Amino acid sequence: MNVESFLLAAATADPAEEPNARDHADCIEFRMDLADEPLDALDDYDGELPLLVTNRATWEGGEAPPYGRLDALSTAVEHDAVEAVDVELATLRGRPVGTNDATPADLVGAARERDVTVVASVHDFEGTPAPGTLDALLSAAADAGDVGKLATTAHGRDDALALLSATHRADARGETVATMAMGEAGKHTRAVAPVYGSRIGYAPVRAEAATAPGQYDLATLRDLVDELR
Ligand SMILES: O=C1C[C@@](O)(C(=O)O)C[C@@H](O)[C@@H]1O
Repeated sequence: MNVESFLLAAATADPAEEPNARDHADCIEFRMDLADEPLDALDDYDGELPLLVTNRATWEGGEAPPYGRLDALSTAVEHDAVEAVDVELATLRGRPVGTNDATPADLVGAARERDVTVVASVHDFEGTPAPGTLDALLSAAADAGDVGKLATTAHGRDDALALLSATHRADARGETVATMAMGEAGKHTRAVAPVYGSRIGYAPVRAEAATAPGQYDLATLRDLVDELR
């Protein structure tokens, strides 16, 4: 997946919804952890947009069962439509996975073999850490993957500004990052962060099925980002 310029990912638990996203999105984020039979849904996928697959762990805000989480992602990256895979930075750093599961190295190896982009992600559902921590997290994530993604929670303008400033610094260091502040106070960062270098934005295919707090609907985020960049 080409992350040289901004990509808008339409998030969904059902990739068959792709036709509803096609006019606005650049790719589909398939939240495998929110689907009943994610690998079957992948086999059936015949949409036009490429897929970014995510199988989010419960300890990072997702619903994936603890066993076989990385195995499922390793199988997913074999699909032709899959051009990017999201893996938590904590997983890449060695947080234990289930017994008999694929290792993070297996998964990254499978992704590399297929030229699938690795998005190393960090989510903070509590708040927005201090600037030094934001810098360290972004650098570590950008180093661990092809794109380092950081989603924090903003409780006020200062948090939103801190996230945008950290995005700007990471971009100035030459790091490829994707950032957003979750929550109402961070909502505008989803539109503004691309101005400061964020390469991926997320909005749900169906507005009522948001995958994170404070997301815009897809058409609105597309318009805002295109208007501001
Ligand atoms: O990590 C992200 C970013 C996100 O949490 C957001 O804040 O838009 C939405 C998730 O679907 C995605 O996996």
